[in-house]
Amino acid sequence: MTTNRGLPRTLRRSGSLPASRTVRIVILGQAAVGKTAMAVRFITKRFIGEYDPTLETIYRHEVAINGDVVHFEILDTAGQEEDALLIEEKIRWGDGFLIVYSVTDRCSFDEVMRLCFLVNHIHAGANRGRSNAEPPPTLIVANKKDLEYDRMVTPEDGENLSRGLKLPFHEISARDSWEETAAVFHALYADVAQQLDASPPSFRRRAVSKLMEKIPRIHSGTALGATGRSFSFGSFRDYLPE
Ligand SMILES: Nc1nc2c(ncn2[C@@H]2O[C@H](COP(=O)(O)OP(=O)(O)OP(=O)(O)O)[C@@H](O)[C@H]2O)c(=O)[nH]1
Repeated sequence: MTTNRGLPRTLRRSGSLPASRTVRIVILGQAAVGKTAMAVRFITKRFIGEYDPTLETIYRHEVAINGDVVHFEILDTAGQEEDALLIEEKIRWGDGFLIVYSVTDRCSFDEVMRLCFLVNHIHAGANRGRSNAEPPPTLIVANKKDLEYDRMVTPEDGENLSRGLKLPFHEISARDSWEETAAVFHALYADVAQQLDASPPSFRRRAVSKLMEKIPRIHSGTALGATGRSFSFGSFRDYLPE
């Protein structure tokens, strides 16, 4: 039996129709930490080893959580350094953020603090004047924990950083575990839903800029059109669920 207890307010329902909501997630982190691998793993349940370096993509994926339909829009950003204005627009677009590093790459760990600061700074600017503005839901994700012999960042390093920044922390292997990967997206969704419920609709960031419209979209549930995104394996589309 399902109950509505514990669900975010707007997801509770009196009738039998499921509620539905769109949640925009931005995945940030240095190149090669596994941002694409995480998004594709979550959506397709498969780990696909090699990708061309990311051309930015928005993955769209519907999933049932607690009986409700959640429309994820997941922006997989390019890992390399970018124009500050472009990154600002992408950060403004997001409802929630995954900041990813690889346990095999100390530099990617060192980058986490800067990215967290950037996200908070940009959202604080966007919400200036709001008395109840909270920092946006953000999770720190340590990926590639399966590569134990190449590890350069310990779990304690990650936990200390998470304590210092007061952000939740997950250590995962996108390669070895769909469950761990999905748990990250579900946890972020829960935080985003709670925050969206608490803020009036007029403050929600729903405008889509010209820049965001140009980013190719891949929808997990439909026949896919031209995406501009190339993959170095046979066909990404073959892996998407019906
Ligand atoms: N062993 C292991 N390898 C992983 C894991 N996740 C990703 N990789 C590998 O790491 C490499 C980089 O993964 P990507 O998903 O392309 O990384 P990215 O962060 O999207 O990189 P950019 O697109 O350049 O920003 C690929 O060779 C993946 O197969 C993991 O959990 N374990």
